[in-house]
Amino acid sequence: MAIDVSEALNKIININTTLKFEIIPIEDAHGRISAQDIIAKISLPRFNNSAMDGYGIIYENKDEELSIVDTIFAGDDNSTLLKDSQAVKIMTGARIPENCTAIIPKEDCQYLDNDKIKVPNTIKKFQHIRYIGEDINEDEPLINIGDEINFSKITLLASQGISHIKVYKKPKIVIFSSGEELKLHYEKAEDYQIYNSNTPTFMSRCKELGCQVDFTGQARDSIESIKELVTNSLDADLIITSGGVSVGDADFTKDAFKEFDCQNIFDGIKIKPGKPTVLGKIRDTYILNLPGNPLASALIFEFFGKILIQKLIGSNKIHHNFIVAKMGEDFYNKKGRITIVPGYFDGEYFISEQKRSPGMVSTLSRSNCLIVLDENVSNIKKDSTIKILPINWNFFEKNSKDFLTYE
Ligand SMILES: Nc1nc2c(c(=O)[nH]1)N[C@H]1C(S)=C(S)[C@@H](COP(=O)(O)OP(=O)(O)OC[C@H]3O[C@@H](n4cnc5c(N)ncnc54)[C@H](O)[C@@H]3O)O[C@H]1N2
Ligand code: MOO
Repeated sequence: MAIDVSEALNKIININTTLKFEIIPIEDAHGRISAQDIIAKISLPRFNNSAMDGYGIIYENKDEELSIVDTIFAGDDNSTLLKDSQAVKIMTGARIPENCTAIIPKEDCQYLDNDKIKVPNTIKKFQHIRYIGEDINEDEPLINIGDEINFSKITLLASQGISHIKVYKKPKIVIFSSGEELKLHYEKAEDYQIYNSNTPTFMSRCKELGCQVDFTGQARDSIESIKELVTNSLDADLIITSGGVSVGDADFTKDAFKEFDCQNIFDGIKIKPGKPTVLGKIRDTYILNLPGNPLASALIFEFFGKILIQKLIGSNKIHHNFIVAKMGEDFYNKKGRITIVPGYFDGEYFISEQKRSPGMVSTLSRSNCLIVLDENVSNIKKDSTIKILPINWNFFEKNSKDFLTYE
């Protein structure tokens, strides 16, 4: 019995996961999920320092002629204290004297014949001083369990002198397809056969999403063949298969799963396309059986499979987010079932993809997002507010756009 979309999402969100971890150098941690909370051990800046190459003074001396008593470089362990009418020459990043209350950039100073300097009387107290802890305070949380490590998190770790981080191990995903008609893309396909495009699709997508991926082969249309591939894959966290899930005479995946005492999580979702999707669990391995139709399986993967992967990688972000956008056309949808519509968002408007039959392979190559329409929605007027779910964003455009001017 097919279940509601929200129920299917809830079941995925509530699956049990046993996450394993490993400790790796931070340079290799990009894209991994942190298995530890990290608290700042040192404040940043670590000491009050100069933001400019110039001169450090006591602010109240700003109207006097100042003699230069020392030069302080970044990295110096200097303990000079300023006296009245004195300045220190100081470099960007150098620790300032304890009683220094303003830095004057060197280009703003006037150099006098007597080797003294005058500073502009417009200076402000505390100018160009970077104070201890203004960036990060000691004991401030920096990274939480479940956060994805990206370049900016690596900045945090490195700035704290942290060399290694505990991350969750990549989940192991095994992918296979079933169908006698399928040929692998590097094999010769007769004109009555088709290339297996689903397997490479999900292999690359799962790798992109942070999984370790194996391909175990193609099942023939028999229970035995599917059983063999499943048996060989039961050390995986998740098996993703496509095809053979419907009611045709050559659809055997569900029968094969039954022979393993597969625990049924759901069997069918009230969604279009991709209704026959199955999620189960055999021993400790989840098994997601997507429909064979390439677009249907890819859309279901984007909407449900990705959330499952978020769980398996240990992410603390397990819900879809969206961007509010405008509909770029008058849109008609047949009511009755929640519908996933792929399309292109240009930064302002969403235009649905015209060619979107479940069996197509070309659709997502032109799309960068989805909208998900409620079963009661039939007409969406141009310029209406909609919510788009990004597919995989590196948000660039072919044509140059003006990002500076606001209306
Ligand atoms: N009588 C009914 N027929 C169908 C129903 C139904 O409710 N009653 N549902 C339809 C829907 S909806 C879908 S979706 C498909 C799902 O079928 P299967 O998951 O069993 O998939 P197959 O029959 O094996 O294949 C469907 C289609 O996809 C092509 N395919 C399969 N695997 C791949 C692959 N790895 N790469 C590329 N293309 C693949 C396959 O050749 C078929 O054309 O069932 C409908 N039928
Ligand atoms: O659900 Mo099927 O995926 O409509 O083609």
